[in-house]
Amino acid sequence: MGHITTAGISWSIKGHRLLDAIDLQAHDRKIVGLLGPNGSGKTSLLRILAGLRRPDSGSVRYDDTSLHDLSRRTIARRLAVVEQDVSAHDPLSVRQVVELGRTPFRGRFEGLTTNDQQIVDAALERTNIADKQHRNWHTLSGGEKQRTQLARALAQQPHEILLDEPTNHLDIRHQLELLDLLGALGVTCIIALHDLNLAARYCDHLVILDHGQVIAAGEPEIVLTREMIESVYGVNVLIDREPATKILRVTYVAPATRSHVAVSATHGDCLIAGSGAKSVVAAADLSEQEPSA
Ligand SMILES: Nc1ncnc2c1ncn2[C@@H]1O[C@H](COP(=O)(O)OP(=O)(O)OP(=O)(O)O)[C@@H](O)[C@H]1O
Repeated sequence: MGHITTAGISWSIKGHRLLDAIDLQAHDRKIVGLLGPNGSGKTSLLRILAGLRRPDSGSVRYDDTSLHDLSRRTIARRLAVVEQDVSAHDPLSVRQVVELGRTPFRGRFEGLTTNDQQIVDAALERTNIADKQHRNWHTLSGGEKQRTQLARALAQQPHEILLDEPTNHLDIRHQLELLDLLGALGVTCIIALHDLNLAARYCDHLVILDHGQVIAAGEPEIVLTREMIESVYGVNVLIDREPATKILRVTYVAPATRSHVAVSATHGDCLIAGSGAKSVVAAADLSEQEPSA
């Protein structure tokens, strides 16, 4: 339970191909990071995975069943979606928004059971938003809204969660807490992210999109190379490891120019030891001495 597979997903709007033959696999309980520059197709793909858009071709499967053979209720019971910016829910309190997560489990005229209330309480606590549960959703800050959306998703007790840039409004502590929480849930997650260091730290598997195509997929160690980041994002980077955790660390140097590429090449595989800040300065200094090609 919790396995998501796509095969050959393509989607065009008005002749413009937004997604091109996307193959993706998210294994049970793993965290998959969806990376790629603005407009590369992350949100479009997540919407197709959620059944909110229908692709022109290709299939989405949850375990052994095609998404289109699953009823809306079944999907709502197993799959939670945390979208980037949700502006609905205006008249609702934070608690009422989180209670929406229990809707797929209730009969049409049934209220929340004690068990439902306990699940909502736990979701509010785990996302650190319980103290604001009686506030009007509309009055929350961007980060508080994101945490409320995550709480609603948790209240669904899903097997899979799709999250579109769930950290973009969060302060650093809440970014780390959210990703730690997702890791601890033991639920399959596909997360669109922009922060490569968070992706390296928290994701089991990465998929990089560019112009609607998958251009790399695999473990962070394999996917996050200097060459890949430079070619997709047009930014020179230094890649080393955090001394304490040994997790891959990406330090952004500057938008890619030929001189920076030359400097990076002098460091071989670009695993530059020492303080990231010093390495950046050293690379920048050196680059100024390089004759431009
Ligand atoms: N309904 C639409 N009509 C026309 N173009 C669209 C539509 N939806 C998305 N696009 C285009 O499809 C491309 C992919 O958009 P998408 O939102 O999936 O990218 P993204 O990778 O999530 O970007 P970002 O990182 O900026 O959130 C963009 O060029 C976008 O302008």
